[in-house]
Amino acid sequence: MKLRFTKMHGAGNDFVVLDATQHPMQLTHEQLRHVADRRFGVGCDQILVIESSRTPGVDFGYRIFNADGSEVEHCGNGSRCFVRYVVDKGLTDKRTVRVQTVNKILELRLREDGRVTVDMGAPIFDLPQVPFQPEGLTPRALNGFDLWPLALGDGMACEVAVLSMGNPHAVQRVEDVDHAPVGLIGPQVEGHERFPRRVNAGFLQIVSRSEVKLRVFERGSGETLACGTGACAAVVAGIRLGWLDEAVEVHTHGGDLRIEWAGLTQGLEASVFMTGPAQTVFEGEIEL
Ligand SMILES: N[C@H](CCC[C@H](N)C(=O)O)C(=O)O
Repeated sequence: MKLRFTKMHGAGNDFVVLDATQHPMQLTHEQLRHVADRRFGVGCDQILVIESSRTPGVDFGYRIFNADGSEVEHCGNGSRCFVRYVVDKGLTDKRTVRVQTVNKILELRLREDGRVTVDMGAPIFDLPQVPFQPEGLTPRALNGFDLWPLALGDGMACEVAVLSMGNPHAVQRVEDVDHAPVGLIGPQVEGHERFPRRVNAGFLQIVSRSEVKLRVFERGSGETLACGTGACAAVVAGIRLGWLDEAVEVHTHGGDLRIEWAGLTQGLEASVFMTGPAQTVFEGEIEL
């Protein structure tokens, strides 16, 4: 089977985008992993499958698969590439698009400057919904928000803020993100037993109240150059912990994202807004 695809990235988080708006597409777990494989396939962090929508008021659906083939709920950088794709391909003449993911309806706006602003919805703090199992752990409350101790291998431990953006995140503060042990600790947090559906592991360095540096060891993909939902989760955690103001520039290894959340003044159910780039790199075809 020949599969046409478009290769894209959002701040270096890269995607293979598949158009299933005309014909339903169902790739097997093995096919997904092959497409995402950086040596035997095309190579990407996630595969995005764009579908038509039959829901009134919703323009498209889109499904997200990690490089390991796992289907996930949300992909911030991917959502920006999705809207860039449907506009550039002429699949819509709108510049504000509503899309249904597994568990959310997102509203995205393609801006005059070419970046995309996404209403990422409200963060979720209810631990069973993350999902996270804290039984027997004693959190340290900071500014009214809990930091949870996680025991790791070889006597190591870390302290994480736990929340969901529709997908699960565990965020820890570090003094120097470029020298943080992301490769060593990231996988242990990602696969930690207290996260029954695994978790995205964020490493957050506070530069100022309006500027941070972030690395994320992503669930199902490993460390990526940027993680959109990870940037949202890290900024929300930083605001709740008293370290950050409502609008934050997030520097990642792949580029910069702007995250805004008015949750402490407008209520925790306020949406998180993310603004960032979305680029097409090349078109291609792969034999599956
Ligand atoms: N690895 C994530 C999905 C992709 C998230 C990331 N690429 C983003 O931009 O939000 C998860 O398993 O929840």
